[in-house]
Amino acid sequence: MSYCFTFRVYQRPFLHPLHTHHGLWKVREGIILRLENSQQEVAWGEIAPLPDFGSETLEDAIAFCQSLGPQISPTLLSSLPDSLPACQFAFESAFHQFLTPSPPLSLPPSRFAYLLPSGKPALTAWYPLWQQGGRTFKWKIGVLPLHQELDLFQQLDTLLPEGVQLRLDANGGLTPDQTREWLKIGENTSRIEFLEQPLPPAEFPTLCTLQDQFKTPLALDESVSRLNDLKTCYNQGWRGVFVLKVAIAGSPQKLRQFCQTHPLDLVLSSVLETPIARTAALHLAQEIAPQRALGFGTTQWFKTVQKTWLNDLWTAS
Ligand SMILES: O=C(O)CCC(=O)c1ccccc1C(=O)O
Ligand SMILES: [Mg+2]
Repeated sequence: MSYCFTFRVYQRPFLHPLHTHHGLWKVREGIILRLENSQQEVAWGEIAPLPDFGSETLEDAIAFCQSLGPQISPTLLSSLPDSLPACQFAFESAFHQFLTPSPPLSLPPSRFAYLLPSGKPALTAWYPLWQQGGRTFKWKIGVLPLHQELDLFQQLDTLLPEGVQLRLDANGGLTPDQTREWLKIGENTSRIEFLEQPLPPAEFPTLCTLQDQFKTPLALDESVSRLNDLKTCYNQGWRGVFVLKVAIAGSPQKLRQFCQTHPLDLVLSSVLETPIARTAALHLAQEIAPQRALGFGTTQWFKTVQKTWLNDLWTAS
């Protein structure tokens, strides 16, 4: 079976830049794939790379798409190297649409964790999201000096209604001592759902030690960006939270299999993709049905797409 293949590169600016320990991020760039079969049925895929997390770069992905001819077949999937995990996700989820009709998505706002702006703007940004039903929020730390962030956390903690939970994501930007400061706060409150990647992946042994010493769970994110890294951490005994960024994790089928056969404490998470990869990822999330809120409360970071955006993208070039 052969499919007509075209692709387009997109740029999508954030409404406000996203400030993390990795730096300031202003524009999401990626690739939309379009497949068409002989019955003129169309399926879409999205490559949304995140090289800071060890995925291929946008340039690698463009080069790969350019290396393919105008006709492709699903046999391509078995030859896609593990060095192109965002491409594996995009092509496999596009081909999958021809095989399996997806059930409608039904995920209420309480199933999502909403990504707050870093620093002080978080103090007001949570409120409209809470009014819409959000009960879990994520706040970046390791961005401002520690004492400022501890102070802002105390203010946020006073403002948030009871039962609302906060995920603190340091993107590997803390020292072990700073991590202990945050974990000490967690000993006396149930506000913190988990502390995400406080230390860089190379400090895995220290993360394991800290996990055993404090009540607040630790979550790995950068450490487990590809499914194989997740398997390695699991086999080395990690039983804390795993944050998995679906769109850069490689083959969705392999992910499905691993999740169904291992009792992971899992959070599926966004890479700030467009509705194409988001829809594919949320279908997978609905199937895997992890207990914890989905890290996909991110649409407020962009203008909503126009109904005609895919058409516009194809006719623009
Ligand atoms: O996981 C979430 O809840 C939101 C997504 C998110 O935080 C994120 C989005 C893009 C790149 C990195 C990260 C991250 O978790 O570090
Ligand atoms: Mg993270």
